Amino acid sequence: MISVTHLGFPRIGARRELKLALESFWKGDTPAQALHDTAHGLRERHWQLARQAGADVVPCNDFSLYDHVLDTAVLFDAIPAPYREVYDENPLTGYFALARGLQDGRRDLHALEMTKWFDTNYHYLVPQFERDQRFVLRGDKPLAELAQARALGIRARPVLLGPVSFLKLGKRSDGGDPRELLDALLPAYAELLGKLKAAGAEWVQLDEPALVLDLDDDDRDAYRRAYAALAEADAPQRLLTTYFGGLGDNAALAARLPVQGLHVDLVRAPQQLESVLPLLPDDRVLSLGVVDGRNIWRADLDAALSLARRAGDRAHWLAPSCSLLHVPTDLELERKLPAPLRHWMAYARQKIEELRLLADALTGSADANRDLATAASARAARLASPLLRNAEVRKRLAAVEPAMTRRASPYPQRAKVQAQRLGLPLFPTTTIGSFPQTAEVRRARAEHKAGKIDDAAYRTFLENETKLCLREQEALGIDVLVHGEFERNDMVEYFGEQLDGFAFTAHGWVQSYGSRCVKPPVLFGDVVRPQAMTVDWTRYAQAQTQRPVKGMLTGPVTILQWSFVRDDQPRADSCRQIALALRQEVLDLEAAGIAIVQIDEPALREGLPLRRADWPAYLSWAGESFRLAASGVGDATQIHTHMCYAEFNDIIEAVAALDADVISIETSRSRMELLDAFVRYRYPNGIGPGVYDIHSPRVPSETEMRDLLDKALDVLEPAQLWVNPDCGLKTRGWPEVRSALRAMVQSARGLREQVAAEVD
Ligand SMILES: CN1c2c(nc(N)[nH]c2=O)NC[C@@H]1CNc1ccc(C(=O)N[C@@H](CCC(=O)N[C@@H](CCC(=O)N[C@@H](CCC(=O)O)C(=O)O)C(=O)O)C(=O)O)cc1
Ligand SMILES: N[C@@H](CCS)C(=O)O
Ligand SMILES: [Zn+2]
Repeated sequence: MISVTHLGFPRIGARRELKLALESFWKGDTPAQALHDTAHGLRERHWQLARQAGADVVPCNDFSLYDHVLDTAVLFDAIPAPYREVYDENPLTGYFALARGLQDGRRDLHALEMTKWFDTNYHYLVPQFERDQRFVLRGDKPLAELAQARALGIRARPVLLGPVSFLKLGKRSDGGDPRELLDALLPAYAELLGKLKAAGAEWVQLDEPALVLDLDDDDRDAYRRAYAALAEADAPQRLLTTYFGGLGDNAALAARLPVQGLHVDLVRAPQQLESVLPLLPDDRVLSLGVVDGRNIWRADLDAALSLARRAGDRAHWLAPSCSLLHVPTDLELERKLPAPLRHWMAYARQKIEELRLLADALTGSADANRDLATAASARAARLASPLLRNAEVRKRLAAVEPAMTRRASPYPQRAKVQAQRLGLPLFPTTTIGSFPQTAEVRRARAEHKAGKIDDAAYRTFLENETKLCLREQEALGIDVLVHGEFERNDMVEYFGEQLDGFAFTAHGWVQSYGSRCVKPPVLFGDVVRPQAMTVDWTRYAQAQTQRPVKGMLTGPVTILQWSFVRDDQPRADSCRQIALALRQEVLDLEAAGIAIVQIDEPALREGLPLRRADWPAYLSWAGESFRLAASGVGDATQIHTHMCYAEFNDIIEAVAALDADVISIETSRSRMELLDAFVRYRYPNGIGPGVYDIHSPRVPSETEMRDLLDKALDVLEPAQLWVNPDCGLKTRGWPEVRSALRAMVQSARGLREQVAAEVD
């Protein structure tokens, strides 16, 4: 009989309990035990919730205090040398030092590099290996979570990041290939599997999302060797999970690895069932990922049912396509969503209920079949709803001409006009947009939302924050100012709230990294900008200062990528609609006298399809959308863009084709490594390679930033170089921001003086 399971539950808590516990612990307000108690309670609650929703078996070790990739690294003792002492002294302090850096007077440790988890908005910490890395089973987290579940009488399946994906997600400090470490790693995995079996695990889930990527011969060889070695271990039955896409040309490889079960993503790649079924050896069962773990729409249960029927006896589990980490916890909490939308949606808990329904329908339950019909009609109602379409938008989009996606003049010509207009010094200093979203700012917003303070009082509060922020920037000597984004809850949600076609939620929290969460807006219909969204605030800020203030927008690709988007039309069409709305905003900013407009596209890279063959089409519509938003302005208006957490080597042409006058990029955690692509490409426009890591509370020194600037200047023309942090400062506190920016401005001044002296 088919069972219901899932591959991982959101960890943060429906009311972000983990976030609150973490931040309170980091501040020193609560002891470690309080954090462990919250974690313990959340795990139990999530298992119970999934069980009540209808899961027969639930995973364990899907929980993490910060990140599951970091958990895997410390589990196998892949702790880089500088962190060893602190980890040995106190594993929890060591764990958070790896995640967030540590400056305690005695030690000054950077955080590990952080990057995107495949094509999601979740960030993982990049494991850092040595050339002669040794792995031992150091931790017992999977065993402890299994024991916790078993003590509650819950059948749990421990989840481990599979060895090949784990190595492929890491980096070696000598630049070598982490896959060479496989033989050193496998005994530690085998030992753990043995212990899990001894502790009563019937199955273990080995996540190998890398199996949906383009693999080379060495990868394939690594997979064969790894799973052959694990097959030798005295292990529980192994469920190999693949997700975020189809196996494609890796189908035969995955199907024949010596495991007992294979999970396939049948939401992103429903057609792969046909190719996988004939490849499966007789003794292999399938887990069918038939409910979307990446979006919030109710599933197409009829289609899911057909897939399950087609899989026949091979179908052992019904599951979401991937871990539910990427969706919010429980739609029950969403009391204020407009009624039709609420009926159209499903969060983690509801997705498990959908799977239960499917499993029951497969056994012929009459109740289930009736509920199935209700679910199908809710889905059909969404697809047929007039709320989804706006004829005017469609007409305007059809009238877009290619010339609207190109700036009128080439960059060198624009640069001259802009230099004359702006009169900036060499190495202009700026920031990326947001300034600290202090407890006070968030409280004021919460009170305004709750009706405790009126519009006028909220406006006055924000004006004051903005004014103070501008004064701070002036005092620090920054050249191009920002208004600070105090009016924004989030750089995407804020725009979603102002555009028709989007809905926003109250409890749709999804973990982005560590304790940081986002509430992706829900794009359900055609996009219309009923009125200007940022012009008032930007005009207000510009009126407070003689220095240029950048207008600050989130780009179309990023708004698309960080929203839950409609699935009834191609993403490209939705993106163009957003771009058209933003184009109007850019023009309104220009008309209000704003000389610089930054259009952030931090998610451009993350949106890349996982298979290279799909890249050109994506890069074409994504780039075109950005340019549609940006290109309406005259030569004298300077367009900036900003990207963080991205490798640029393989998309540099597409980045260059955006033709932004200035791009700021995250480079400090990789010590300017990410600049290489721009150098190789001879990127001609302005670049601000981030000189300090804003995701860590650590304050960098002037020398450190100067060192990075010198590195940048080794390879860039002086006229190209801008000086800025890696990303926005919203997560930081004012004291650290002041110190860091003071040092940043000093480092730029020092560089200016040196260049001036050299010219003399
Ligand atoms: C740049 N990044 C972003 C990504 N994705 C986005 N959608 N947005 C991004 O900015 N992806 C890549 C990176 C990831 N980085 C971050 C950085 C910081 C955060 C973050 O700080 N998130 C906040 C939540 C932001 C938010 O929506 N805030 C709201 C609600 C605030 C709140 O919690 N209010 C309380 C009441 C407060 C009080 O009474 O004092 C409540 O509602 O209970 C707001 O400001 O209004 C976070 O706290 O995690 C995310 C990603
Ligand atoms: N303007 C945004 C970009 C973040 S990627 C900010 O400064 O927070
Ligand atoms: Zn950023």
